[in-house]
Amino acid sequence: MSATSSSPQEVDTDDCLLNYSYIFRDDMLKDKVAFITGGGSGIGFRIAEILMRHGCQTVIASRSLERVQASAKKLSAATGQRCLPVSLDVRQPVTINAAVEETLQKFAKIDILINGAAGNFLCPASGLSFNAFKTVLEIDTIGTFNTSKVLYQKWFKEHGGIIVNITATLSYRGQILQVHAGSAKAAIDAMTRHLAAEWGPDNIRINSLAPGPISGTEGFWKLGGLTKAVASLDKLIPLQRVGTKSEVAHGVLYLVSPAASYVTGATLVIDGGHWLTGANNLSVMQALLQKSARL
Ligand SMILES: CC/C=C\C/C=C\C/C=C\C/C=C\C/C=C\C/C=C\C=C\C(=O)SCCNC(=O)CCNC(=O)[C@H](O)C(C)(C)COP(=O)(O)OP(=O)(O)OC[C@H]1O[C@@H](n2cnc3c(N)ncnc32)[C@H](O)[C@@H]1OP(=O)(O)O
Ligand SMILES: NC(=O)C1=CN([C@@H]2O[C@H](COP(=O)(O)OP(=O)(O)OC[C@H]3O[C@@H](n4cnc5c(N)ncnc54)[C@H](OP(=O)(O)O)[C@@H]3O)[C@@H](O)[C@H]2O)C=CC1
Repeated sequence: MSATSSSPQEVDTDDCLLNYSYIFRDDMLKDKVAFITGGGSGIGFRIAEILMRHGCQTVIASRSLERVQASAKKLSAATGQRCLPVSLDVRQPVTINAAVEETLQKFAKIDILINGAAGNFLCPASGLSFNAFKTVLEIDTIGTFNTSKVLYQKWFKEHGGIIVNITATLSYRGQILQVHAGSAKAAIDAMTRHLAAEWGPDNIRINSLAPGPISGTEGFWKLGGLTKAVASLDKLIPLQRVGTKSEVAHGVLYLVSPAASYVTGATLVIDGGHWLTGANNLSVMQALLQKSARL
């Protein structure tokens, strides 16, 4: 396998990898505890798995208790690490408080927070209801603030910590049909810098990771990733392919590792160069829009 542009072996469903080759030391996160919103599916599931493969214990949190319970079983079975499933809605601080209390009772600490919970769909601004725009901002942006603030108050302020916010490149070129998600994620990137400045003296590092199109995810399917219209997407990407969940998870692994000990307030883009060349391809977007406003 070439180290430059071939993807590692990937599994497209919410299941663990069949084979895993270590790039980093396998005990790098031994005895650490990570709290991962959106950890029961897609990119969040793979982040949980790869952190656990490096010795980390995890809490995976989202609205659907059934989903996080099923995922936690798979993650623990594959990695031998503890994984606590908890239900919360990042729009409701009271539910985050309860989940963090439960985590501290069970694990006695939290070292890492991954803010991965998000919602998205393709929709032109003209067709977007006021409530639709508000809903995405509430889940992505306000949800990231709510969770970060609860963790800060309950643990990080006294003990330090590491936060990684999962964002997107959508705002860099003003991606059409994405004013809601692009605005939400751009605000999170701003939040990353504000909180890095404010909480750095408390020994808290905060960074964003912005993935491009990632196969085997809800985001990819919802944004038309499997339609004929985007069959040519690969050719629009400098590295000539979409990314994998493991590639995003390895970016997170770097950001939470000692290798990133002096990195804070940054955004790490993992997109094969997609935003440079692939955004706003009008023929692709037109075909997607004609197919359905509710992909
Ligand atoms: C750069 C590429 C960009 C574009 C594509 C270009 C080319 C395509 C090629 C490849 C695509 C591949 C990859 C793209 C690359 C990058 C992607 C970047 C970012 C991805 C971000 C993501 O977040 S992906 C995560 C996806 N996962 C989810 O969305 C799961 C969680 N989602 C949900 O729970 C719901 O979908 C929700 C977000 C709507 C929230 O649910 P809920 O709180 O229950 O809210 P509702 O009550 O159901 O709805 C609230 C209002 O929203 C309106 N709504 C809902 N769905 C739609 C829709 N599809 N279209 C328009 N409006 C919608 C709903 O009607 C409500 O409004 P009212 O006014 O009616 O009350
Ligand atoms: N897929 C892609 O190509 C890209 C994805 N991203 C980002 O990566 C992350 C993961 O996306 P992806 O794997 O595609 O999608 P998923 O739908 O698998 O992940 C989103 C997660 O958020 C959870 N969630 C949604 N709303 C809430 C809420 N109100 N409270 C708590 N949890 C919630 C969902 O679980 P539940 O429904 O149980 O609540 C789900 O587990 C997101 O931040 C997304 O914006 C960024 C760029 C590209």
